Amino acid sequence: MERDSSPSDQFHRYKNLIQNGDNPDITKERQGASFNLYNMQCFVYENDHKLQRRQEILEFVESHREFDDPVHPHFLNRDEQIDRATRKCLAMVDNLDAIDVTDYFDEAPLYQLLTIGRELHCLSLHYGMFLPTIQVHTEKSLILGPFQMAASKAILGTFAQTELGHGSNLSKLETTATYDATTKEFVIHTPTMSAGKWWPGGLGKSANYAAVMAQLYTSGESKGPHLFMVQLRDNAHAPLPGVTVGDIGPKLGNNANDNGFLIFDHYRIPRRNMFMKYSKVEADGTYIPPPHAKLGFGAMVLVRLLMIRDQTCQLGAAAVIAIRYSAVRHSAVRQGEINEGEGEVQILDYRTQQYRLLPQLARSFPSSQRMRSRNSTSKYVTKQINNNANMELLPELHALSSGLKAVITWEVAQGIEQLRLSCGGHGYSRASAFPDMYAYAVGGCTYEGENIVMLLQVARFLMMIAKEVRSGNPKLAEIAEYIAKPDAVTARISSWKTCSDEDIIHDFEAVTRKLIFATFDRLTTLERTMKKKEAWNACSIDLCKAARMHVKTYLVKNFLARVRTCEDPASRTVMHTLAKLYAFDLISGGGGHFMKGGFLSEKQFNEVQLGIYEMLAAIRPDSVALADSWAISDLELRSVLGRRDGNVYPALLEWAQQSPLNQN
Ligand SMILES: Cc1cc2nc3c(=O)[nH]c(=O)nc-3n(C[C@H](O)[C@H](O)[C@H](O)COP(=O)(O)OP(=O)(O)OC[C@H]3O[C@@H](n4cnc5c(N)ncnc54)[C@H](O)[C@@H]3O)c2cc1C
Repeated sequence: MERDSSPSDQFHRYKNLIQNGDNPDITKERQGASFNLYNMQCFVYENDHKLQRRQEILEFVESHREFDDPVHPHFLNRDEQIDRATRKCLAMVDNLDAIDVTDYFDEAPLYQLLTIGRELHCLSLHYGMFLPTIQVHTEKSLILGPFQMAASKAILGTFAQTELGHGSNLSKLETTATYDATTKEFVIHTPTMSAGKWWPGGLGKSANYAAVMAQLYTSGESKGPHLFMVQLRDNAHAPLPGVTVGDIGPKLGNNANDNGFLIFDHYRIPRRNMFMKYSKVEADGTYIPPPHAKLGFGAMVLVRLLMIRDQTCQLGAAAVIAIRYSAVRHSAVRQGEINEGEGEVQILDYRTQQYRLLPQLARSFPSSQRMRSRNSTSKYVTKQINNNANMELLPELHALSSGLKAVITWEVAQGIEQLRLSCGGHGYSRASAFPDMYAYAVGGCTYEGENIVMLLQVARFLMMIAKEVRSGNPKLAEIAEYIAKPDAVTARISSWKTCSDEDIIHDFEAVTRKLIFATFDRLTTLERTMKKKEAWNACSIDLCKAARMHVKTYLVKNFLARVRTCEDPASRTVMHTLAKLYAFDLISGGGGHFMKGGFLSEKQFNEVQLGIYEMLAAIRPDSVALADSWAISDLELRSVLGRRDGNVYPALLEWAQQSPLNQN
């Protein structure tokens, strides 16, 4: 499709949001915005091209009948949900020409949301983990075959790591891969009940291959967990002899995905099926270790960054729903109308409602935007690692991706629930989309690294830095430079209108630094009387707190920096207030850390609180337009409460009428 970004086209797209027949409340909100929506959308999506592509992909999906839903997915049972998602998934991958498949951060996730919705499906793991595993872990000379087979769907794979008895503790996985030099095969085996693989997506019914993590034994010695390419099902899709496989049953969400279990009984695979890019087993059983222990982390970093971006967009969508609904919903309970005689107010006018909505909206912006630049860093690092060239950036990026993953998935899940509650009873209906959003998002707190375990990894990085700083010989990467700055005794924060970005950053850095060193000192004191691991465990709550603050400081700094790049003054003003609201809300929530030792005075804390109330009032007139700046179509949103036109009540009735209970 030809692109046209002339001013008239831009205006047309802006006007499209306001149409005849819309709920008058939502139209009034849009007309009252203090900024030009198109300019703001360009800022949010970084350029007009991305906006244009969103529109083109939407039009493509809407014009293809195979993406239609004859029955609303909410009214399907699990079998039907799996059938629907599989049908759509195949249609989606048959039409991949519609998107730039290398744009994992924007086009690919948008396309999936539009075609299938918020569901992991039978190919999620194939594309999300199996293909990247082949790319990262297969020797260059051998990659073409498996990659082409996987890319063309001649084989469908999953990633099988977690077992019934072990998830986070990789070193204790029990599945074994024992090399038999006489036949030049590995024998994959499940020696105990707890060694059964449990959870891999797409395993229950769909995948015929898996990348299996198993303890390698060769020449009678254990070499730790390694990855193996294992065929599970034959050409007729029946499990091969020695393989027992099935679905693990319904879960809190993602029920269109057949997460499965897998048990091996002395199942043999050829030697070449070990992923041998980094470590190797020679034909005679000789083991060759990887040149660097952290090789292979690049794929994990990229997958986490993708996940963070996806999750943040979920929070953005939830905020869009709750804000639009709050603009059309009216209420006045007991205390009566705010202005006598003017009727019930839009619930968006209640300060308590603004307090529920706007900090969540603010939260949805910084992480989604930073992910794009982190994507390029991650690609750079992966390239360096793959060329065995430069490992220096890896600990920083690994710690950052682990920390962002833990903080953001938690905030997204909590935020969605808060936004659901803000919509009263209708938020509880699946028509709102909140229940499905929450179920989808909260899974992210566990998979790809359980959140607490992730925070403790960040803490390990921070403790290493603290030790280096104390020893006077720090080698600090960009993200950790502030840890070596001199201590600050008092906070600089003041009224939201007068305090500068530098003041805010100064205070966040100072508080985080203090927290890191206080934890480091406690840890080293405990280590004098305890074993290292015991001391670590005793300190672990503080370690997690320090890790969280480190990530939040990073997010605040980046949000403020990103706002400075906004070229449109009106958009920049609103975004700047939103960024300050984000920072002030974090200070208010973490008041204990900020007030410790009198760093933040009571007067300053009161200014922070008052600032939040004033910023809520300042942002209120722009809230619907800010929600619109996410440029999310109704098809992508899939929510009766968040529809563009605001006509919620007739749509709710229409939705309910599709219930099978109403068919006879
Ligand atoms: C929706 C979903 C999809 C999934 N998909 C896949 C998949 O495709 N493939 C796959 O292999 N797996 C998959 N998993 C499994 C997932 O990766 C694991 O559940 C996850 O790694 C956590 O492991 P666990 O369940 O064994 O929990 P555990 O590790 O047993 O954790 C349980 C609790 O113990 C705590 N804990 C554990 N270790 C420590 C520690 N060292 N210090 C402090 N606290 C600790 C944790 O914080 C947590 O509170 C999926 C899980 C879900 C929910």
